[in-house]
Amino acid sequence: KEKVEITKEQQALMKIITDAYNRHQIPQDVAKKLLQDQYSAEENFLLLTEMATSQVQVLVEFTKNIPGFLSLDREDQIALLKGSAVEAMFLRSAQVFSRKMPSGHTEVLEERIRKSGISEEFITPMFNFYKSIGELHMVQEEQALLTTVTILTPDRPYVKDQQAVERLQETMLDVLRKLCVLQHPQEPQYFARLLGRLTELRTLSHYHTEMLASWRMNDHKFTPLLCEIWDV
Ligand SMILES: CCOC(=O)[C@H]1CN(C(=O)c2ccc(F)c(F)c2)CC(C)(C)c2c1[nH]c1ccccc21
Repeated sequence: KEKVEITKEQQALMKIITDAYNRHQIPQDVAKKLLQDQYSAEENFLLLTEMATSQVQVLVEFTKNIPGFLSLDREDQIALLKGSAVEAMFLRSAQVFSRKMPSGHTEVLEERIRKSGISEEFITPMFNFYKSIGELHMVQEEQALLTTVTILTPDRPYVKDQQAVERLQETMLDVLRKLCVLQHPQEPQYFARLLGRLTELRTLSHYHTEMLASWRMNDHKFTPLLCEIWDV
């Protein structure tokens, strides 16, 4: 049985990414606001767009801390951000949603999200994804690295130097693989399960594009940053 060992450099890399990931949390107050009072669907939607807008800002700040990201071609940096924003939002949503909340809060939150004008056909796959992420009981290092791996996906639209992105992503995948083996020794397939979630994430982001179309129809307003990043 080969001895899996995280090297000093990989340890340092993981610390930089995890610290950045924890530093750049979206303000919990938006989720709290959603929990506090009973709002109309419009007010829920507004809160969610506020949450999404701040998450994009957080994502940009977090990405700057990924070692090697800022040495990529500038336009490729934008293409990676734009291409991963929705997936990163759902990953973060899943983490917020599956966080231990006082009993009954998760149900209230789920209810509020259901009452924000999202059609039922998207709600089910979305909550299934949240549950499947929750079941993984990821440690924060795994959450940070999984988001990093998602951002560093080489085959996003308009990425010119895919090899450069691939090299970076492979570096992160190697650390994540070792971490999974060390964190979940009794589950040799854990790393594979984690990567399987990234496939589910892509499906969700396709649903999201359709969701946006239905919101546009009921003339829902988005912030300029969301219009930019969500192509609405
Ligand atoms: C981390 C940033 O995430 C978001 O901003 C998501 C939040 N989403 C959640 O399910 C969710 C998870 C946990 C919570 F605590 C919570 F409050 C919401 C998903 C979605 C409903 C699809 C959405 C978001 N923003 C929007 C803006 C407009 C329309 C729809 C959304």
